[in-house]
Amino acid sequence: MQFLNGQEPSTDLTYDDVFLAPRRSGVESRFDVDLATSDGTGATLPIVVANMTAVAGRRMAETVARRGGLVVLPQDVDTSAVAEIVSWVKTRHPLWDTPLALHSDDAVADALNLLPKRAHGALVVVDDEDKPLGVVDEAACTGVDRFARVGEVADAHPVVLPLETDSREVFEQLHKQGRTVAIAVDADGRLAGIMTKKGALRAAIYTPALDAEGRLRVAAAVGVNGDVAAKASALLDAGVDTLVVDTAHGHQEKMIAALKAVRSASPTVPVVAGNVVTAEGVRDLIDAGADVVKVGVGPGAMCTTRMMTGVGRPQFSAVAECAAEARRLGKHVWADGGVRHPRDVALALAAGASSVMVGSWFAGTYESPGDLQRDEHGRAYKESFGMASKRAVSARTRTDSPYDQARKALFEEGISSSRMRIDPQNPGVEDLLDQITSGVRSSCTYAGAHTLAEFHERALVGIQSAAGFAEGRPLPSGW
Ligand SMILES: NC(=O)C1=CN([C@@H]2O[C@H](COP(=O)(O)OP(=O)(O)OC[C@H]3O[C@@H](n4cnc5c(N)ncnc54)[C@H](OP(=O)(O)O)[C@@H]3O)[C@@H](O)[C@H]2O)C=CC1
Ligand SMILES: Nc1nc2c(ncn2[C@@H]2O[C@H](COP(=O)(O)O)[C@@H](O)[C@H]2O)c(=O)[nH]1
Ligand SMILES: [K+]
Repeated sequence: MQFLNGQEPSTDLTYDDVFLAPRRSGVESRFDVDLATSDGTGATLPIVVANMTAVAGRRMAETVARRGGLVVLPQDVDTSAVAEIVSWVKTRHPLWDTPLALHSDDAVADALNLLPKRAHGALVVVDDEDKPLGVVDEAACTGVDRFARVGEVADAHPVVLPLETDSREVFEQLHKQGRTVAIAVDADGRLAGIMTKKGALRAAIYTPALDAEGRLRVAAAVGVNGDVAAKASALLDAGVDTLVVDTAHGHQEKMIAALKAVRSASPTVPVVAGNVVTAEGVRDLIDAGADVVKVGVGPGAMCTTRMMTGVGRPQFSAVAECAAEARRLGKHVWADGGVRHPRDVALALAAGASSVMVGSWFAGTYESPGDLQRDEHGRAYKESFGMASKRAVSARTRTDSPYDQARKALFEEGISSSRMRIDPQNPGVEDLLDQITSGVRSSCTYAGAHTLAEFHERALVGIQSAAGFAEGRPLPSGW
């Protein structure tokens, strides 16, 4: 990465402070850009879903890994629950989505409750042997008595295809038959998957993040307190592919000790550690065994650290400096927090991050764990909260004595409740991934880069005023 016209920034910069200048390019198509990461985590997309309880659960893990990204399960989830989630994710099909199933005599009300759990917008009606009888979507439930049976409203002639069907063929069959979803069945005719027309297209564009056995990958976080080696071993036994050692102040002795403990549990598993914002922090965590250092103190949407403490660093500069140091040592960084637009992802990658962590933005999707709620205007939203908020801290310390709980609750550095709107045009996390990847693919071609390594090498970054940033915003309602 270079600054435009040899500019030398006189202050630390945020994503909003910078822009990318286009360069002469030989990349003919945006589809010629390979977004795979090279940090050893096996992700084919430079997106990591943050280990936040309001964001990362099993549906998120499955959906994002299928498109090539990684999801980090939060440290607050019990190890036994992590083991359950991991084994579930690892039995998901790498191309077909997990279907939601009901029986003919279930009520339409049940269908309406289940539909927002998955972005594919359909439920499969099955018999007692799990063989599909029909498909129900929201339209089929509209204007119908909520106690009607789903068997009465289902489309009884859905598109049913063998699990091995090529995604292009799925797309073409759906197009030909004017349907929105296809159902996959295994060799015994049992329900095995579901795919929308968009899903069929995505299956051809994205490459799932798979482990050596061809199963979807998943990561999990471990804190710096307690028996870190035992927890790390338990997570590895559960099948976790990448460990994230996570604490607010990553550049502390406890983190160094925790990293050593994790390394004693496995010398080879990819280990991510953070958060830090200085080259010195990067060096110390790499010395202690980290393969990837997580960068970002204070940029997160749920984060009040900078207001409470004055500590942190504008994220673009933090990522650029930390990435340069990690690269010098043959390692990597993830840019963590503060991402609100596809451009922020592009800028973090230009600054040298191997992947970009997203939290709150993805809380407002069907796949986040929270229940879908509606505000006073009927708009759908989900609740999000920070992992250092009173709400998260009291959940994390629920087994401590009331006295210890009260002591820990004093150090609140996050928001306990916020509403993340579900964008009706982009309600699923895959819709957001589509936006991000199309933005980043395009950024790469503007820079003349086929890969993320080339993108970082060729990126020409300019510094802009607040007016410069404002000029780039669309004005959908005119001026
Ligand atoms: N990226 C960011 O800007 C931030 C992220 N977070 C996220 O919140 C979650 C909870 O993290 P965390 O609060 O570290 O809790 P943890 O449960 O990971 O514990 C942190 C440990 O570090 C000690 N500690 C010492 N100094 C600090 C400090 N300045 N801030 C926090 N802990 C300190 C704490 O001791 P004691 O409690 O006795 O002081 C405690 O033992 C994590 O997921 C983290 O990533 C939280 C804040 C900032
Ligand atoms: N200071 C705090 N930081 C937090 C808290 N919860 C999460 N985080 C950090 O934010 C990122 C995600 O950022 P986002 O802008 O995409 O939401 C996450 O990975 C953590 O590093 C918190 O309570 N306080
Ligand atoms: K913030």
